[in-house]
Amino acid sequence: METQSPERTAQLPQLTEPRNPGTALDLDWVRAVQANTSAIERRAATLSGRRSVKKDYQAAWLLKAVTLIDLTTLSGDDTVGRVRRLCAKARQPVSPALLDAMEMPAITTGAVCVYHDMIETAVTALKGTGIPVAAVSTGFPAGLSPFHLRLAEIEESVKAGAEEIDIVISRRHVLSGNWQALYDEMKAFRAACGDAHVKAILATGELGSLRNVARASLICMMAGADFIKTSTGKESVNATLPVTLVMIRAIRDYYDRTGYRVGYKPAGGISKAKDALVYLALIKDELGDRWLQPDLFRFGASSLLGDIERQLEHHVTGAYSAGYRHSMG
Ligand SMILES: O=C[C@H](O)COP(=O)(O)O
Repeated sequence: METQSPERTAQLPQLTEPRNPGTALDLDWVRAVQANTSAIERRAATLSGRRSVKKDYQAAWLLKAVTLIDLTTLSGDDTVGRVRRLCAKARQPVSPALLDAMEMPAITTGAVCVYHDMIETAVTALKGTGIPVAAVSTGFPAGLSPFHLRLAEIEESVKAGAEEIDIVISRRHVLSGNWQALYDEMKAFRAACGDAHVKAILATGELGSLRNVARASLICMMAGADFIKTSTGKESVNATLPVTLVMIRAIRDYYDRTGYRVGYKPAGGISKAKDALVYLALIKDELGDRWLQPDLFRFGASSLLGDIERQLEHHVTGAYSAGYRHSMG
């Protein structure tokens, strides 16, 4: 089934959702989690091969995707200048001329995502825009620095102005089935974040199995994560569709049981506009429109915006002769 036009393409005000308070660790629930790998892979294979969004609505969906990007730079050679340019892009991700041609209002990206050292630069550059700064903390990407330093890093990042903290879990807790340790770690990270939103990076490419991905997703939600995120972007395998299916079904299961909505952030290697559309169609299909707002969905991506811009330009130049304005409604 092809996806129709999104409800609105302009960035919506941040919707307020009751915050996930977490639950007690329920090991029976965790042990009952299964993941039928071959069924998941079959379903994922059908998604990437088909058009996910009707051609007439693609530009509108691409603008929607822009509003959901955590525009990211996480490189060892990041500089103040690069982060300032990234923030300028986050404030105006699509040229006003292109937006005018599509009769669309101004939009921004969902957030900017940087290392701790660049938080102050990003906060200053984004002042007054309402665009939050997300910081990767806890010894990103491996998460193997001393535990007290990982907690201190979170606290420093919050103090520096990050409103969102992307933590990395200890993969070894998952690989050894030590669910209590994973739960305790996530709870401590959650507490250290205070009012800042916390995204739990599972590094799914290093978790060994889809069942482990499902269980780790559940534990992090039980421990109070606001978002679960696939990857750091530094693993050899990052966001994939099978992993996405597993994680968003865990989110749905958690919502069905507790009534709390947890957000989802696929990250790493998402650089093509057409792939972004597949993700959005999948989220709409499995979780519904409510999860297509910036408070419940983000793409973690450093180069996706460039391809989306190219596709939008292509749409606008090609569309006028085909009565494009009418098709956008
Ligand atoms: O969290 C975001 C990722 O690190 C971005 O990965 P990417 O550079 O492959 O888009």
